[in-house]
Amino acid sequence: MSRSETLFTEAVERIPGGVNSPVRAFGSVGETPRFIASAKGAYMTDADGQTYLDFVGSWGPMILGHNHPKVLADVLEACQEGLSFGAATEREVEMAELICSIVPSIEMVRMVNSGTEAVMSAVRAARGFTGRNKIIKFAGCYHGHSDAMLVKAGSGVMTAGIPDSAGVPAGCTQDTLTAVYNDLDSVQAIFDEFQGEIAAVIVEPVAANMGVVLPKKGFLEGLRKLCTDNGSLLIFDEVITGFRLSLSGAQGYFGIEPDLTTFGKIIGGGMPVGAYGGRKDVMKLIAPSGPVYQAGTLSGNPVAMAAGLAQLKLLKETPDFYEKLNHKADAFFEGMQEAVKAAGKPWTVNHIGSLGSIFFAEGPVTNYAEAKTSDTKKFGEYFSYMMQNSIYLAPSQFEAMFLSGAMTEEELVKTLDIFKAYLKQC
Ligand SMILES: Cc1ncc(COP(=O)(O)O)c(C=O)c1O
Ligand SMILES: N[C@H](C=O)CCC(=O)O
Repeated sequence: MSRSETLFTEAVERIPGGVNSPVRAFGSVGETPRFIASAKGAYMTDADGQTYLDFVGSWGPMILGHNHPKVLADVLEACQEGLSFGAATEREVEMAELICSIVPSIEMVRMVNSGTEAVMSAVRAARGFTGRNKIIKFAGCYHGHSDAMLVKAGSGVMTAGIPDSAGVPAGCTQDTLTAVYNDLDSVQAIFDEFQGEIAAVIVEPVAANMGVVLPKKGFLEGLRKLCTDNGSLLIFDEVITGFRLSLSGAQGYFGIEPDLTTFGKIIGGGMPVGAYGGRKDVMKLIAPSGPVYQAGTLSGNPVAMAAGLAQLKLLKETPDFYEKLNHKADAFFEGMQEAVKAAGKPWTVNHIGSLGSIFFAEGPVTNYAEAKTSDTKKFGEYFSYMMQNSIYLAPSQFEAMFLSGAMTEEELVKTLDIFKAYLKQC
């Protein structure tokens, strides 16, 4: 047995499913998860000493690659000063000011510990502000694992084919209404049915938890208008897209201002961090300045803030970082689509910026129903082939490929060659 197999055998005895987050289990691709020992730049090395070019990047945070020297140095410095104080620190003020200076729609921001917490808290703020209960989300969008959001969720829920989670009382989801991604009529119909009752619409501005699905032209603009017209708040869940599609996320990329935004992943530089923020009149309602309660023992943790600040400043200060990364990514994903076409396969590659997915379906793939038509058995074969050739991919059809700034054009061309070799033999 390999070391990863031995560790997994031990892990399943003590950790549910052998992992601390379901998508890591490699269940849907019929493999044993690789246990990772270390990572540097664009590569990860497993417990058996096998090194992989990493297209997961810890599910998004590692946009600069692993263990960037500046991020590491700032984290080590913060560790010397103390791991946690449970009290306000200068770094938190710096972080809040930096986020507000980068993302124009953010007038105030609160740090939390995960994307799940950020979403849960933003939804509570929207309900507190509007005095309404109902929320519209989209089938196939994943907003973390809080009870109210586990309705037609993407990511691991979709991978495992779990319709709705056990353990969530019906009362917790009765105010969660589900619309069809890219279908404004489906949103309008809900607004018509529940006039004056919708607190917020929450959306992944680019859906990346049913595979990558792009918003059609006019979709996000239409949501903005519907929310404004109905006195509801528009929440962009930018846990994946924030500081990835552009420095100011999807909202900067598409030029649309949500009322509230949730962040995670990149904002923590690899540490467990989330944040939510937006309009001052809404954020002022958060305790202790207002009546919407939200708290956290480790929120704004000094080590996590040091990592996040170092990463965000590098992103802000590196000339043309996004132009270069997105240019490399365009060439890579377009190369994949061309290779698929040249091989005479009808499959679809969706991509935007440094995010992309291949669907083993004819396409176009514009929503949850279409994403689900992908041949997941084929995905499993593709996944195994790439892993055998040292390309580490997300072990699920319904997750994204994340490119990092640490990847070179040569590495991406080499990956394309492996993909073409896969196409030849499949
Ligand atoms: C769009 C989106 N929102 C929220 C979450 C939840 O974040 P976390 O896993 O940090 O709780 C995730 C990922 O997990 C996500 O992709
Ligand atoms: N799709 C999820 C987040 O983006 C994957 C991370 C996880 O749930 O472990």
